[in-house]
Amino acid sequence: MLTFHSEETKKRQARTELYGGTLVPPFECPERVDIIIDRVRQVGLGEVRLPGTYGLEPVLAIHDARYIDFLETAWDEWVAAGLEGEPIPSIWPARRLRSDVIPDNIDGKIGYYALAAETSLSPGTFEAADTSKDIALSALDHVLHTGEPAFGLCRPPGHHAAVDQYGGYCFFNNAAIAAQCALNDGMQRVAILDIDFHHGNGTQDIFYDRDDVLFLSLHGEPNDAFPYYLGFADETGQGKGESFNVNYPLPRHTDYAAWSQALDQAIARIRAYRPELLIVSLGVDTFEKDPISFFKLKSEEFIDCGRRLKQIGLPTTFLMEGGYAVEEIGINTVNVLTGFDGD
Ligand SMILES: NCCCNCCCCCS
Ligand SMILES: [Zn+2]
Repeated sequence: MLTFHSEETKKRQARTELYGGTLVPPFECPERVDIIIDRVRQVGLGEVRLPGTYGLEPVLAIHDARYIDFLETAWDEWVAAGLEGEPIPSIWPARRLRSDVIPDNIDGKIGYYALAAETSLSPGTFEAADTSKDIALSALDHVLHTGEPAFGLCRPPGHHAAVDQYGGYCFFNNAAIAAQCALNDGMQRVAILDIDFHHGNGTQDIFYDRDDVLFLSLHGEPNDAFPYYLGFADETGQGKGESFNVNYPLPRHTDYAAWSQALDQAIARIRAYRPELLIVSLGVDTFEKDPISFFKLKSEEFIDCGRRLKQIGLPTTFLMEGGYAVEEIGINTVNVLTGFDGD
């Protein structure tokens, strides 16, 4: 399987993450990319290619233009305001505050666009997110033109990024941007399967009232897992999108036996939808040793996950999302891909 990778994805070097009330080194660290690409090369998964450059047009087809402008300028505005640390929100448009106003004050503006407080902004974040999107689109293009699968080693991840919100370590929704490009390229139906531990709230937000993208997510039940406020089973889409959003919330300590049953249900739903393309939001924070998650998948079980995805028989683009057990992230990620590849 072909891999798209770029060292530019390491340009995001945030120093802090708000975790348990203290500022810690971010779980979503640049080393994740090195460990995954080392494993790709170690097992001989296939050729590793640099991405092309696609510009901001595909991003603006999914995300709000003012949000993109904000991401591009927030750091400089924050520094110009004399604020010392890395930008994190101190206030949000919480219940009964207005969310139809976008403050000029950078402290207020951060809260308007941030869905969560753990994700610091930093110099280089925008460039890394732009490259991550290019990686996703390069992997997509390969699949569209050859029918062969491809892996986009995206970083930062994207599935928490909504139309005009960042958080959960995500800024541009790589999977959503890729799906829209596939539709622009003439496809009628695209399925996005999110197997990251966390609900893909951003991807759901983007396609919730559409029937040309089927979004399915297996994740920690929102009552007990980030992002908490989306990802319930009763969220099934709206308007034209009714029945084209499918959530599979699962409880703490879910093991592969239970998780794979949900996966099989999702696969059956995908088959029934008859998409021309499958995009997999590939997070491996379902791993038993993940530091911020609570499923119990074992490394070798990721191979079977890949095998089950292969049996769907669709052109498939894998895009990297989460996974924070950094030492094993290479093995776990590449196990899905070798399982799919069939060796
Ligand atoms: N106490 C856990 C806080 C988790 N905060 C963000 C998690 C983002 C995962 C991205 S895949
Ligand atoms: Zn995750």
